[in-house]
Amino acid sequence: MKTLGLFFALARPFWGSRAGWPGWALLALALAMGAGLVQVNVYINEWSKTFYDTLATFDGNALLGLMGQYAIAIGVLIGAIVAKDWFNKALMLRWRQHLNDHLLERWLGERRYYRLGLGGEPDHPDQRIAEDAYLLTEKTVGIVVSLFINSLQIGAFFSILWQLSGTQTFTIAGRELSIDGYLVWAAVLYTLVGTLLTHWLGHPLHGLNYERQRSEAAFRADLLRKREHAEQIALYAGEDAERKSLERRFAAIADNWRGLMRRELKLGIFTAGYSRVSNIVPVFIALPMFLAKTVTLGGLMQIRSAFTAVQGSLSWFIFSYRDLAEWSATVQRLGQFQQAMERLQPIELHHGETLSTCGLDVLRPNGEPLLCGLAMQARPGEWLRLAGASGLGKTTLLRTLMGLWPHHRGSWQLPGGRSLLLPQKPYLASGRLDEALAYPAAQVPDTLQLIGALQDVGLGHLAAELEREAEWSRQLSGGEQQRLAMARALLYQPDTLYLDEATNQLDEQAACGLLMRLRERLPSCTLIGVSHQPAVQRLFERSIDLHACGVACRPSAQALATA
Ligand SMILES: Nc1ncnc2c1ncn2[C@@H]1O[C@H](COP(=O)(O)OP(=O)(O)OP(=O)(O)O)[C@@H](O)[C@H]1O
Repeated sequence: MKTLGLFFALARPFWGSRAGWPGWALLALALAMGAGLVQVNVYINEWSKTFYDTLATFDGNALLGLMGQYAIAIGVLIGAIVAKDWFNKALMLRWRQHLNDHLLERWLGERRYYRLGLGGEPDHPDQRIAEDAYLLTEKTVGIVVSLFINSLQIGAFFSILWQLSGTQTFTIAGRELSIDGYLVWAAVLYTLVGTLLTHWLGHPLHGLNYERQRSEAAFRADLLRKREHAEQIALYAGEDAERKSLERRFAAIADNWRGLMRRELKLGIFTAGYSRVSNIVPVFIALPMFLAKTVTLGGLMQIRSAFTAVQGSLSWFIFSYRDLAEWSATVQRLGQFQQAMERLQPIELHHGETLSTCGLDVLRPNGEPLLCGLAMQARPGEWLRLAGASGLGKTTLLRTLMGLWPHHRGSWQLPGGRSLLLPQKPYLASGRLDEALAYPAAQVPDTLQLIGALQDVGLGHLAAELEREAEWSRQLSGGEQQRLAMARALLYQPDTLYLDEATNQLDEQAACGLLMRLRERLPSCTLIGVSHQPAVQRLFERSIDLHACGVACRPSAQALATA
């Protein structure tokens, strides 16, 4: 029930909106093809009776005609199967596109991609968006369409089998017993026993599949991290440690795989045996009727194919068990992801004329205070430095002001207009240099502006490379990357700029040169900065020493200090 609730919450945005209309149309077409398939199967069932009865009469011409009819029926069957698969895939694509947009919008909105990571839950959003969304759409469409076809098939062949059964009389312990439609009851009973056994053997597959998706994602993410930090790892010559961590991750995959193999072996032995035995069981069940000469050989063959159709459709659950287990694990992973995103409260940032805080406390995730009772104000256009020892909480304070850090008390107000924060390690996506320069703006300014900004920050030699695609975070030195980040600020022209040790990879002279250029180009920009470089510190008009706020959180330390 919980899985179904999660599933509906995931499906509603597409199926319950206008965007879902073409999806409904494609689903209707896929189901119509499925209905056509059942129709052809019913036709072939009737055909088989005529064919085997004609076989018994040795009428070659009639047999030839029947073979022609069979060829046409098979042609229609192939057409229906191919069209059904096509509509299924087109539907999957539409739904996946919508689900992808929906998940990305949620994940990127309200900075959830960052805030979710702070809580440590849920794991591997990348895998949930990429693979689980794909599996959800593929499995759901496959399961719904096959369930529909099998239900229709049960309806169609039930009545055929019921008619073929007639009323059978059995003598049990000297008493006569008449049963209507006994072949139908036999099919139901046979399948019920099979279904219960399948569930008993296969139910641990749900947990194993959930774990498989998790461990595969962890392994992939670990590999990706190695690639991202290849240079640092190579400089440390950390291959042994890396191999160990990858081996550990892979061992989890192998363990899980062995569990899946064992479980699927048990299930496989049963389902393979069940499907083989199912071919002959109807003949055994209908044998008394054949021996009593109440059905012909053609009738026996028709019973066999109708029984197989009913039992096969009733066994849908047995043969779809693996898919259902994978589907429910996928629904759970995506559902949890969606719920975790919904649980995050929207960020409410208050804007005013100036940046100011009022009795602001910044806490660690465990609730322990880092900075207490911070009251500060920055005048428009002012250069204000946040001073304090390493580890005091300067970066965390900036995160709090930006609305990224949920652990705080008190209030603050941000200045209106555009703002930009340059961290000590700039983010450089791989791609074209001009796009990296324009970031976070999605629109790239004209080339002259880009070249001007590059020259301003001392990267004029890169002007010819603006259109080149590269992994810039590997090709540029730490200092060059910080220069590039400054060029971004010049292009973005923020009203408020936050610098979190944004020049610490440069020598002091170069750092001061860059900041002077910034003041020249953005004279009215308010600058809130953190820097441990004395020469850079002197460029700020005013400093706020956060040390006192740190001490205020530790009354005993304060008491000691005053003693
Ligand atoms: N995501 C996090 N989870 C738990 N603790 C954190 C997290 N981020 C920061 N901290 C802790 O908060 C404290 C303050 O860190 P912060 O980075 O804000 O210090 P800082 O003053 O900017 O230091 P530095 O000058 O060295 O950059 C540190 O003890 C750090 O371990």
